Amino acid sequence: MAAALEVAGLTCRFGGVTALDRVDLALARGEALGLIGPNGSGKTSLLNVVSGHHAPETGSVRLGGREIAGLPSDRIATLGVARTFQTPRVLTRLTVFENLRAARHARAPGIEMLWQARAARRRERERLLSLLALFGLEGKAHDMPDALTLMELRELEIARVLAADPALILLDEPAAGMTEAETDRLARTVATHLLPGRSAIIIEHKVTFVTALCKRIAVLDAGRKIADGRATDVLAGSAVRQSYFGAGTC
Ligand SMILES: Nc1ncnc2c1ncn2[C@@H]1O[C@H](COP(=O)(O)OP(=O)(O)OP(=O)(O)O)[C@@H](O)[C@H]1O
Repeated sequence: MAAALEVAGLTCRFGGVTALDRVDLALARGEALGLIGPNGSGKTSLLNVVSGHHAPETGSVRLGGREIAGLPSDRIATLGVARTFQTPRVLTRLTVFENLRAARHARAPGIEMLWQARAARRRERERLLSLLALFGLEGKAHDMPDALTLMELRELEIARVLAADPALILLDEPAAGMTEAETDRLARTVATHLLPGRSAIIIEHKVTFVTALCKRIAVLDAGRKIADGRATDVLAGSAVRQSYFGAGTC
């Protein structure tokens, strides 16, 4: 069976900056991979290429064996990839509930046909409300996103990912700006509701968040993959300690 995701020889440049330099990466079905590295090492660029938000200069991206490099992001979403962004991106002119419905629609554009039947419409609505309830957001279903706190916005983004029911999830620093308690709560939510049955790449500077969710970690440094393996081994490696944590800090 083909890997969930296979990235090969991926290079991405912005003017004179090489954001990704011949990166290879494979992800098994159901596997969660932590992606770490210093600021500017290319982590978000990698997610952007996989999700179709940037086209690579060279290289291949295979999703379940199918080449997707260079496809537009909306097409890749319909193939089962959903993501969050460092700064939460939601649809600011839609209510919280409508945001979920739009995410569902982005994954399955024909879904509204099914909603013509009243019972199906009710089931779909209940399912989306139950996703909001996971985060205690059901009471805010009719609020606009600008009424939400940062934590709630991040949770709404994750609820949107769940609404899309993707096979591959890409999370870009989901715990940024959160307190320790909020980070722990988010880790539990991701472990319980997002990861089962799905593949994931999780970028996060909070290493304990990554190790709580991912058995495997890959490390980027200046656009190159410098380590990839069991989390404990990777974090103990001297090249990673030097690159990521800086000399003499651990
Ligand atoms: N749209 C862009 N235009 C120009 N340069 C970019 C663009 N996106 C990324 N870069 C550059 O590419 C390099 C990699 O950036 P990227 O955001 O992928 O790193 P990162 O590891 O995600 O960093 P951080 O941890 O700070 O989010 C950086 O030098 C960055 O300045």
